[in-house]
Amino acid sequence: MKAPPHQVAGHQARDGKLGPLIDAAGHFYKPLQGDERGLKEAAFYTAFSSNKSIPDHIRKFFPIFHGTQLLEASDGSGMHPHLVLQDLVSSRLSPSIMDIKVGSRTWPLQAPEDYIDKCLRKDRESTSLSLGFRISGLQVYGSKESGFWKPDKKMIKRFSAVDVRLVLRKFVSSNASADSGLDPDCCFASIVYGGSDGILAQLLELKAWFEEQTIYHFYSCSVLLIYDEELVLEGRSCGVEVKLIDFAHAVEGNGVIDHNFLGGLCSLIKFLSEVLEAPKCCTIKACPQVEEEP
Ligand SMILES: O=P(O)(O)O[C@@H]1[C@@H](OP(=O)(O)O)[C@H](OP(=O)(O)O)[C@H](O)[C@H](OP(=O)(O)O)[C@H]1OP(=O)(O)O
Ligand SMILES: Nc1ncnc2c1ncn2[C@@H]1O[C@H](COP(=O)(O)OP(=O)(O)O)[C@@H](O)[C@H]1O
Repeated sequence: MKAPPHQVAGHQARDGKLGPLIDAAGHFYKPLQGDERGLKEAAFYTAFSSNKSIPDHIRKFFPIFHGTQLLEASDGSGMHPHLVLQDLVSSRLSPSIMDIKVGSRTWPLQAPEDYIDKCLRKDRESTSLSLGFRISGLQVYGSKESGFWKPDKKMIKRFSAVDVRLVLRKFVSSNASADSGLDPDCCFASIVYGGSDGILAQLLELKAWFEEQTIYHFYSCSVLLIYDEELVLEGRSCGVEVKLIDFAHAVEGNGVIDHNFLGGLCSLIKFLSEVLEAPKCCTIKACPQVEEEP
């Protein structure tokens, strides 16, 4: 068991803190949070897994759930219940990952007052309220030499709408790095965001479901965008994935559309479409876009 090397947001198993662990068999163990949040997330996964009305083409967006298990906690506090989930990045060498919390409101009505106050403040201070989503964390693979660009949490929390636009471009660029003052080349935009298997196509598939589904309201849930530069450079879009994670605040929809999540999703789709519409031409040889140029 070890801490996940590619975790980009959330509580982390570092400095004696409670956080997720992974094993070599492709499992991601998320500790149940001490209050009712952990139990709620476990209840969500249990109900979702056996819900026959979820179509298969939608189920694939969720990590596979293998139940709960008592494990030695990462903070040394002894045995602790963990959700056993599919590790979404175990098969990847150097994944670029972005965690985007969707919805302008990140709290359900039923939440305690002090929790709502805290979330409201974060929603106002971030782009959640203004854009309908916020970036919670990311890493972008550069090269063997430069490794990953992984901005720290403090920097991410300060992202404005302008920063978000830039980061969505950097996420699909070959020249994204900490101190790069370069204009992002958006080298991988057409294959990662575009195409029939790309992120936009997958988000549109999700959106179509959200336009109808009234079973759940996904407050504070994230979409995880994942791709592997090495696969993309080979011209393979098969490694481009969208997944939904973090269901600690998912509640029953009671026959009502999840307008909050749907609105955030539409906004995110618009932002990604804009990157695709105006990518900057790339000049590196291995870039799939180069061949498309006359
Ligand atoms: O503790 P913080 O300030 O890091 O907040 C956590 C959030 O990090 P953020 O500051 O928004 O990047 C964190 O957000 P991310 O997963 O990082 O997007 C969660 O919202 C977490 O709450 P919960 O486990 O979903 O109930 C939040 O944890 P709690 O403070 O609610 O335990
Ligand atoms: N099933 C998974 N497989 C791989 N990584 C995951 C998985 N679930 C979460 N992560 C990673 O952990 C981070 C935090 O997950 P999340 O469920 O939001 O935790 P928290 O409730 O602590 O915020 C995500 O940003 C992602 O990097």
